[in-house]
Amino acid sequence: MVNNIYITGFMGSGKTTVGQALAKSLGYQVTDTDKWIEEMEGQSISTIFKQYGEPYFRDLETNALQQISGNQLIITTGGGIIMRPENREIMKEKGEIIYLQCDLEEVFLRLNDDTTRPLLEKEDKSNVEKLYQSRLPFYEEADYTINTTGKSIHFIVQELKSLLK
Ligand SMILES: Nc1ncnc2c1ncn2[C@@H]1O[C@H](COP(=O)(O)OP(=O)(O)OP(=O)(O)O)[C@@H](O)[C@H]1O
Ligand SMILES: O=C(O)C1=C[C@@H](O)[C@@H](O)[C@H](O)C1
Ligand SMILES: [Mg+2]
Repeated sequence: MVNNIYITGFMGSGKTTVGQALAKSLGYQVTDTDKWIEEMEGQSISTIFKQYGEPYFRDLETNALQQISGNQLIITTGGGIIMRPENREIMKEKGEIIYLQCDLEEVFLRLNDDTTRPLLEKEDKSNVEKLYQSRLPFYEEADYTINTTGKSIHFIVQELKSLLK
C-alpha cells in the first residue's frame, strides 16, 4: 500500500466525499485542502475568493499542499489544484495521485443546488465546460483514474481499494 494518497478531479467529482469514505475504510487519516484553508483563514472559500481574489486562494492552496503532511494520509484537493506546475510536483513527490473522473452532465446534477463554489456561480454551462476541458490534461497526469459517473460511493471505494492493493 502506498504512503500518501492525493485525490484530484473537477468540482463535484466526489473528492471530499469519496476521500472520507476511503479513509474510514482503510483506517487512514484524511485532510481536505479546502477545509484546511477555511480553518486556517477562518473564512469560507467563497469569502476568500470575494475578498482577496482567486490568485490569493491559489497561493493558499500551494501552502496547504506544502504544510499538510503525515503518514498514510489521504489528501483530498480542490478542483483547481492541478493548474499549478508546482502543486503537481509536490503531489507527485509526496504520494500517489488518484483522479476521480466524472461526466460534466452528472457534475451539473450533483451541484445543482450548490452555492459554495465560486467558479460555478454565475457561469453558464459552456464556460464551465471550457474550464473542465482546459484542466483535463492535468487531471490525466494522475497515477490512477476512476470514472465515478453513475457509481455509488461504496462502489467507488471498493474499486479504489483494489487499485491501491
Ligand atoms: N458518486 C457519487 N454519486 C452521487 N453523488 C455524489 C457522488 N460523489 C459525490 N456526490 C455528491 O456530489 C456533491 C459534491 O461532492 P464533493 O463535495 O465530494 O465533490 P468535490 O470533488 O470534493 O468538489 P470540490 O472540488 O468542489 O471540492 C455532494 O453533494 C456529494 O454528496
Ligand atoms: O475547481 C476549482 O477551482 C475549485 C474547486 C473547489 O474545490 C475549491 O477549491 C474552489 O471552489 C475552487
Ligand atoms: Mg471537495
